[in-house]
Amino acid sequence: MTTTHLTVKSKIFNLKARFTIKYNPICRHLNYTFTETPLFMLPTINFTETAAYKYLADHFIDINEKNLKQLFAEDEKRFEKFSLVFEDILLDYSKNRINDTTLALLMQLARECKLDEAIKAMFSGEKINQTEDRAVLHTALRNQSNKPVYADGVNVMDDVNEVLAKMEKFSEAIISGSWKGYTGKAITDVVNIGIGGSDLGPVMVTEGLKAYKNHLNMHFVSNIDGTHIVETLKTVDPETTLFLVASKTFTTQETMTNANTAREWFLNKGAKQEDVAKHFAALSTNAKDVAAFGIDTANMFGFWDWVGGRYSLWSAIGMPIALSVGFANFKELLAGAHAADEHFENTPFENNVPVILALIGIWYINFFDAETEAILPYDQYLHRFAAYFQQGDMESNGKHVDRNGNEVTYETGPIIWGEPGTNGQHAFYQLIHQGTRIIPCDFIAPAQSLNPIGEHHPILLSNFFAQTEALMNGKTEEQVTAELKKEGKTEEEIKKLAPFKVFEGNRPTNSILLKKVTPRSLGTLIAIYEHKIFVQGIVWNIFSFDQWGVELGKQLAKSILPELKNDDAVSSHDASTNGLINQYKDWR
Ligand SMILES: O=P(O)(O)OC[C@H]1O[C@H](O)[C@@H](O)[C@@H](O)[C@@H]1O
Repeated sequence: MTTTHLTVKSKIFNLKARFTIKYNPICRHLNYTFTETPLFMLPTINFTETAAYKYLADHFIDINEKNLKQLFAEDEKRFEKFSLVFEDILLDYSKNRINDTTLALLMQLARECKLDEAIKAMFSGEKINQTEDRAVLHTALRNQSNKPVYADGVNVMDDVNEVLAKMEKFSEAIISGSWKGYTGKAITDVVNIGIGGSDLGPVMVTEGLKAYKNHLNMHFVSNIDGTHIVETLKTVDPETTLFLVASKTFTTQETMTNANTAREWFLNKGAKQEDVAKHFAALSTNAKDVAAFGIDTANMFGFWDWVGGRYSLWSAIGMPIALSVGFANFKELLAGAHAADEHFENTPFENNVPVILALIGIWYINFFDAETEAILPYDQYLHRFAAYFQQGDMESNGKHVDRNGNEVTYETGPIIWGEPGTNGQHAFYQLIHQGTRIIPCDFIAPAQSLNPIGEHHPILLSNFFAQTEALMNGKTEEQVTAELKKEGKTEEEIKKLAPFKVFEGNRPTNSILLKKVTPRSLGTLIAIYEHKIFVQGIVWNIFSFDQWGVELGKQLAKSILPELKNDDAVSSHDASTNGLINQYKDWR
């Protein structure tokens, strides 16, 4: 018996139907069932018009008058209540400017915005990326339960599993050395050529999991600046290098230019056209252009339009990860993310880690007018984590038009930034502690170090604990005065100095304590942040899975490029752009 599904749609009548076709080849019995459902559209609710929002606006006035120290004094169970452990990850959100009322109202806000419906819609393959008419199914890429997931009536798990099996075979051949280059040598170096979502995820995770790495040397080339590819090619040998051309669309200017340069370099070093197949593979959705580039489609690892670029590290785009740490570890990464998916899909909002993080974020952005959020990993391996979520969050929720196509009347996605601790402490923490802005921070640290040498880890963690404590408690004028007195300062000196040494505190943080950075825990952590972004997008009534904002600059660059080919002065732009182009022509 074979079972297939088909979807038929009528946009004119806002209708959608699904056929199930069952065919028994033995008795040649055919059966159709037909179910009609309205075409799915995400709810479009202006969250500032909900009842919960109005209560929150009132409640904000109360909370804004209180400080965190008071909130802790008022509730001795505060840590137990406002922290939870999930998958060897402790989330402590008690050092936030919230109480039970805040959380109850934020949960109600999510309910009024129909977050539950939206979550179901995403997991079940509805086309929630409406402006691109696509489903959003990165969760299917890590669906270790293998439960069928349908996009346009087709169970995508068959394709997902097929590509995973192909990735496994390929990565094992490269790692074991059974795959030979054109002179019969094993591969020693892998150069991933990609940008944005086809670069940041693999870079962040291969760095994050460096402790689990094998012998392969990993390189990542993203920038169109020739320096990036030139400096990388200086360090590799054509006989033992594998190039991965990673691009969802396979049309991205930077990636295609870098890939062409790499191929030219390879051929100029004595390799022949037929050797390209042994040294170039493609990670893409675009088989036609991959073949046109000259890559054997047997070396192409596909994915699908329902995988957003910035959510694609779980797909074939994760090949550098599988190569660097082995396929078994890549599967563990997927398994960790799957655990977060199940938690997100099935846990009541009150205990749901991504929902809690998202709603607390909204509390600061839309009520306290916070403009930025800092992600501060106390783990050198996670040094690209904040950079990764700059794309993840800012490309997803950097939108000013709501799902009805109207200008929003509230703030949406925050500016995401951050660097690892303790480096950041010696650079920008001054502003977090004593500046004029409220900057909610996520502090992330592993309890166990992967390099437990001497006192390093306890020192690192003492800083991790100290920072959130200092941000919350600050230092009062009385404390400062007492300290200065002890140092032997005069009354007058104390009066002069004290204001500069006072920390008002009351600055909010989340602490995320991982037992250890493992492929599984990193997978879970990334998926938690992905779902946080989703929840915020739903509440803000924006589309989180398109990225039209990156197009205009690309278009203009394409029209300027031909103008740079000759030395004639240009006059077709505004005065500033003309002036810049003409000075460049003069100086080059
Ligand atoms: O993988 P591609 O198609 O090369 O796209 C790379 C990047 O291009 C654009 O900047 C955006 O669309 C990003 O979301 C994307 O990640």
